Amino acid sequence: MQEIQRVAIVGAGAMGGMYAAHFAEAGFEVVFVASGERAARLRDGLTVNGTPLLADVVDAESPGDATAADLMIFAVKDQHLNEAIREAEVIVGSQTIVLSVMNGLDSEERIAHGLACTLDRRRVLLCIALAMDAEREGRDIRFRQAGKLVFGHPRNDEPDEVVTAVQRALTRAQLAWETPADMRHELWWKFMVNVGMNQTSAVLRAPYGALQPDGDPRSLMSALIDEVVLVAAAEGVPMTEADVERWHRVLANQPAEGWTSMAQDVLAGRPTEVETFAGRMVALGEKHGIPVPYNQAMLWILRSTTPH
Ligand SMILES: NC(=O)C1=CN([C@@H]2O[C@H](COP(=O)(O)OP(=O)(O)OC[C@H]3O[C@@H](n4cnc5c(N)ncnc54)[C@H](OP(=O)(O)O)[C@@H]3O)[C@@H](O)[C@H]2O)C=CC1
Ligand SMILES: CC(C)(CO)C(=O)C(=O)O
Repeated sequence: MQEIQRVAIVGAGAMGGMYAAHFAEAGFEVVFVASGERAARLRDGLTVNGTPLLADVVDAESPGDATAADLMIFAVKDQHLNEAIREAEVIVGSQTIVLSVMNGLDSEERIAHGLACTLDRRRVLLCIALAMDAEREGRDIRFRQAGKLVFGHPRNDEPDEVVTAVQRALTRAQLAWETPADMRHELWWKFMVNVGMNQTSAVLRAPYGALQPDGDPRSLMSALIDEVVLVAAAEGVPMTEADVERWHRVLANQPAEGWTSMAQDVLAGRPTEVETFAGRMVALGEKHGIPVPYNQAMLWILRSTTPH
């Protein structure tokens, strides 16, 4: 049985920092991968919930003899993924297991394709990260709840060594996890959540609390979610009322004063993942002849009001 000990993370932001702190605290060897000026900045360190985080940094432009990671976690924004895959190459070996905690439908596919020369496809697991409220401001990362990682192969029907190794590592790092049977459904479920929640919070510049009670913000979120339900059905992934209810239960337990990753980007004047959410929805709507006017509006508004 493979034992995970060396954990590499590309993307030392809100999510990457939160996971790095868990693994470091549990005695794993943690290393950040970046390049050039970003790597140099990272060597100055981060704080996570006020505690300094000590992790090695591998500069992908001068990696030296960096040994391969047992587990590689991708935690960049979607628009930085291609660059991150190139950087990760310096620390991925044939036995590395990969998780992407990124939002969107296809980061795993892109990573598996990008690392195909080194890595068997089955070592890139599907993953969604759920119910955390990780935030960052400069070098300071904060979270109130670490949520859960839901991961595995597209069908998790059989016991599997790669999945078991990750389960054991997450348990040791005190991170909650789940390995459900149907991961494709989970990816679409999370996409539905992000299209509704992230985009509404971003255009309204609103924290979770604004979408918890009935009212206009929640109605906008629901209208965006309804469009995903239609498109998902056309893609062969049925989303039911129970799926929507499941999100409502998660949302009810999010800290009212917490912010989605996309709202944080808007407030910080950074580019957003709108192409990953509304952009993808508009493309899928066109493909299936399904009108998605709320997502089209999100695309126009966020493209017009945020840098890209
Ligand atoms: N925050 C949350 O609660 C959640 C976020 N997610 C998803 O997780 C992913 C990461 O989100 P989040 O952590 O919030 O994002 P952040 O913007 O906080 O962090 C992204 C980090 O990636 C770094 N980065 C960008 N390009 C590279 C590169 N080429 N090499 C190395 N590092 C790079 C950035 O560095 P720099 O600042 O120097 O540009 C930044 O530190 C996104 O897909 C998001 O949607 C999913 C669930 C919850
Ligand atoms: C679901 C949510 C809103 C937090 O878990 C998220 O994925 C994000 O902030 O990007």
